[in-house]
Amino acid sequence: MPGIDPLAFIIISAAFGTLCAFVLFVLGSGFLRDIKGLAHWGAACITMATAAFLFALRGIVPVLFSSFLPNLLVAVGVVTMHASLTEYGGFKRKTKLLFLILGAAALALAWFTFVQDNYRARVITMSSTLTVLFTACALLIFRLKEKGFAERFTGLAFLATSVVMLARCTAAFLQNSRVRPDTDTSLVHSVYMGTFAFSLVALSLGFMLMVSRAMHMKLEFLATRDQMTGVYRRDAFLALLDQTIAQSRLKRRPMSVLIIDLDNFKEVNDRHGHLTGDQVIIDFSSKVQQLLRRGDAIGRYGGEEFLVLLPDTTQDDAYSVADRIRAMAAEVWSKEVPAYTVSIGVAPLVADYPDSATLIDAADKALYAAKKAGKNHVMLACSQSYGITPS
Ligand SMILES: Nc1nc2c(ncn2[C@@H]2O[C@H](COP(=O)(O)OP(=O)(O)OP(=O)(O)O)[C@@H](O)[C@H]2O)c(=O)[nH]1
Repeated sequence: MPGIDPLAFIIISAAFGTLCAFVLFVLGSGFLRDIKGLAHWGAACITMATAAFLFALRGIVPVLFSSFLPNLLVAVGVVTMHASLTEYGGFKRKTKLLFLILGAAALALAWFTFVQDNYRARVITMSSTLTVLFTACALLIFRLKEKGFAERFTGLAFLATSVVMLARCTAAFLQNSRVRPDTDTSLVHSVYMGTFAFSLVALSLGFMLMVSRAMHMKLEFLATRDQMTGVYRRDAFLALLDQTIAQSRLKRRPMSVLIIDLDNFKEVNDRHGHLTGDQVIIDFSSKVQQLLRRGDAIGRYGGEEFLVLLPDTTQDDAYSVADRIRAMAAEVWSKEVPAYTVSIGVAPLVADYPDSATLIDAADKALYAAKKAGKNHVMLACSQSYGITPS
């Protein structure tokens, strides 16, 4: 298709790439420092923008700088994006295969540029390499645990780019072998160059959306979590409890609450010191977190007092969970943490305890009974059906 100048695409992508890299570096050195992979993504944009500027110098500088080097830089840019996504998602780095692909592409490109000048072979080499690299990036995105609009957008942008690269590769196989870079105005080539420009912008935009979502989630986590243990803070837990009670009543599903208090904690502090006391609290909360199901929640109610929310759980099942927590707390997992025990009160959502205040109060009374019974006990609140039962 005549009239579409690949050079215009190239220059636009170079300018966009530089701007995107600038924004990412500014974000990465500022308040988004906690988000992993920003620096690598910025570096990828710079690499690709440099490639685009070099492409634009075709005919002005030697082929080494206007063809071989920029083609290689584009591939390096995508590998750097892959490294960024690996860091961002906290995945294990598996770079050997990508470097092998990169090395093989560099050798083939060098051969078809300097030894046997073959434009079609260069296009096939580059487009097949980029198809693999862009697909590898898309696969990484689809492996992310939390996927929202931003992740889907970026993943699809990677996939769309790799489809265009594949189309370019296929077209090159069918193309007249006498076509040269300066005479190649085919539709596929124009789309290929346009995609290079557009994907750099779309991918960076997608990545920035992903970063802003990650930051939002982190801020939400920090606002609702207890700093020492990482479990819900009291106010956030109570809000979650109210929400779960409303849902359980609406769906007529059972739910239960546990209130847990570490036994003789003053003595633990007095005997081992406050720091060791803190370690006991951290040890306990991590044990409970390992034991709970997805959908359950634990919150720190007071100093050494915790609340556990068990949706879809009858009083009987809540009792079993509580007793497992009690038994697990008594296990010594680390030499740095002295042995300790807990007492637990269990209360189900029933007509007598219809809201968070009455439910917690009922669980608290059962906890008091557990303490009175000699501690290291689980007690039930629902006296109508179960009575105050020692473990
Ligand atoms: N190390 C540490 N101690 C805490 C923290 N929060 C509360 N405490 C201490 O926990 C102790 C609670 O003591 P008490 O309320 O008398 O209860 P207890 O000694 O556990 O006795 P029982 O509840 O009857 O088993 C107090 O000494 C608090 O100072 C904390 O974050 N870290």
